Amino acid sequence: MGHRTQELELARDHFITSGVVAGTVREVVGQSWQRSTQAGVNPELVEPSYAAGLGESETHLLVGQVLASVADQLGDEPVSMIFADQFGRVIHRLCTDPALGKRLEKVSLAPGFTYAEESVGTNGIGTALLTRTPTLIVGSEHFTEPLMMFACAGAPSHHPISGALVGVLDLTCAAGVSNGLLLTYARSIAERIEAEILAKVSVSEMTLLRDYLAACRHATGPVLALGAEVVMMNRLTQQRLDAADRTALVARTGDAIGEHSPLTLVADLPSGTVARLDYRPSSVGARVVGGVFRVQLHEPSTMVGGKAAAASRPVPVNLPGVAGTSPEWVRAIMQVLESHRTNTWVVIEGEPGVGTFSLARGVHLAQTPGRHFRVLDAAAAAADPEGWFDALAEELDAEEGTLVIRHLDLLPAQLVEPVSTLLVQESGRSHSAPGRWVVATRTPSVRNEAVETQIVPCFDRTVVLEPLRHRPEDIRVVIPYLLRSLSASPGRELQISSAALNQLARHPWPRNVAQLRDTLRKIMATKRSGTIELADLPPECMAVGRRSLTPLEALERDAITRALDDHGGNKALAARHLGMSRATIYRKIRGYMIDSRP
Ligand SMILES: Nc1ncnc2c1ncn2[C@@H]1O[C@H](COP(=O)(O)OP(=O)(O)OP(=O)(O)O)[C@@H](O)[C@H]1O
Repeated sequence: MGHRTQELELARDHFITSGVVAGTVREVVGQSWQRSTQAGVNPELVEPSYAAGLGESETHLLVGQVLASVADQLGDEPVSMIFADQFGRVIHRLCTDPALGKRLEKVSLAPGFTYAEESVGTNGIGTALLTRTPTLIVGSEHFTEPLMMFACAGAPSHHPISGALVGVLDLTCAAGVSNGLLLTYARSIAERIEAEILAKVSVSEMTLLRDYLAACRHATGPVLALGAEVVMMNRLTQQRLDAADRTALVARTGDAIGEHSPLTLVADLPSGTVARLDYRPSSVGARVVGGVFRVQLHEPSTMVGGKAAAASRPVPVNLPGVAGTSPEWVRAIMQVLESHRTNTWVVIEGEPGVGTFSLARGVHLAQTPGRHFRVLDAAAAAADPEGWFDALAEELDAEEGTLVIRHLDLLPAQLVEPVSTLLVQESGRSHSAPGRWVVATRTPSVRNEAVETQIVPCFDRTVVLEPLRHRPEDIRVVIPYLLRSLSASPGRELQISSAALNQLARHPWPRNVAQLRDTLRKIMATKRSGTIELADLPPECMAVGRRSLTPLEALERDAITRALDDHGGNKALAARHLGMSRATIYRKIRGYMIDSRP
């Protein structure tokens, strides 16, 4: 017995009796011994738990094939090759040496048994799984006595797409014959497993991954993707939601999986946050292989009727031409300012008339007022596609200033491909030109699939502007602002009574600020001075009930409005899309006073 081995054995004895790690024990081993003690592992015995009836997954079958092909190279070496899943349960064991096989049987290092660290203490399988690093455990470094006769080298394998731990490849031999190559060899087999999984990654998983990454690029909130074997979630999901909320969210996604058309779901999460999930199926041909969910979170504090969260309120910023103080509005401003500052291309998304264009113009005027400002409206492209394209090409050629492409979703189909190619070419050049900023605005309800997949990805990020009805605080600020700016005689503008202001703040404003502005204009046409009272409001503004909607109701109303928009106002189709009966949607349209006219 070598000097080093003896020393280690003494250190192990000392630890077992005193609980203190002393001597030349590797740190990874010392820490693992401590965890083993805390887990209550008996150092005298090996008693792994047994999980009967383990089903073999596709991945496990694949690993089995890799091991069989490598086994030839091992020849008659007295080494056993073992694969355990991510929980440490032994799935495969290959061993050609009968004596070694017998010894492994004695310690139940066999399929079905769990070699997790908390089950059998420090060992190559469990410790590699826990530390997620290739780990060699030799002789007395093992926590339990019966394992001391072995050397085990464990190397973790990860799924090449989801990054999830698939399991650990372990090579075990007698402690006396081990050498440093054991771990190197285990690592190369683990890598081979990863390569085989990658080669076999199906078209379905690649499709789902592509759709998921595309959604993440423009996500301002959590994004989840679910396939038959994988769940993916972006960093925002981890950051914004705790474990209980995440679990509830994933559970709710199950209600959409397999559906062939987009759907909107609402989930009440344990923390009180309400989540709106927009599902889009991922398909290969006609087969749905999974789906991607974009999630919008409505925390209780920022919702209609909720209490204001004073502590986390962002500081208001004033921009020329627009007003607002709500946290949602200020956050959107900050994000767009940041994109201007960093010279990155941004898509501003919002319902019609919500102020996407005004926000871009406000940021331009605040930051670079003297510079060139050009607007190209995609709604005008159909009349003269070539002229519009040339104007875009010329504009993108400019060295500085701001370009706003409005109503992106209205781009005619024949321009999608050429515009996409042009944007890809220009984006690289523009990013290196400080003072050059490109913005696009779009409306979620218009939904142009080709624009979504080919044009939006040319931009670096998306900022979402919440509908005005989700920002009642802004309605109260925007009304006096509009009264001032629409007034013919500055300083003598109309005032508004608080009763009238309250009534207008409760109106849903489906066409947002543009509609509010038109309503005020209408009132001003007949009333030129004094104070706007309740009696001065047009009848459609008086129809709204006294009560504010609850957060869930507000989301439901939005989902219905959107479904109606998506289906050209067809109530039966919208009901089907939302999984409601026809009678229910009629009742709700009446109840929420949804105006299905444009
Ligand atoms: N926060 C705001 N404060 C004051 N006025 C606003 C605000 N947001 C929008 N407006 C006004 O509302 C009207 C509509 O705004 P804007 O044209 O920016 O909307 P949009 O989102 O680009 O709409 P669309 O996509 O329908 O063209 C404009 O008259 C604008 O000045």
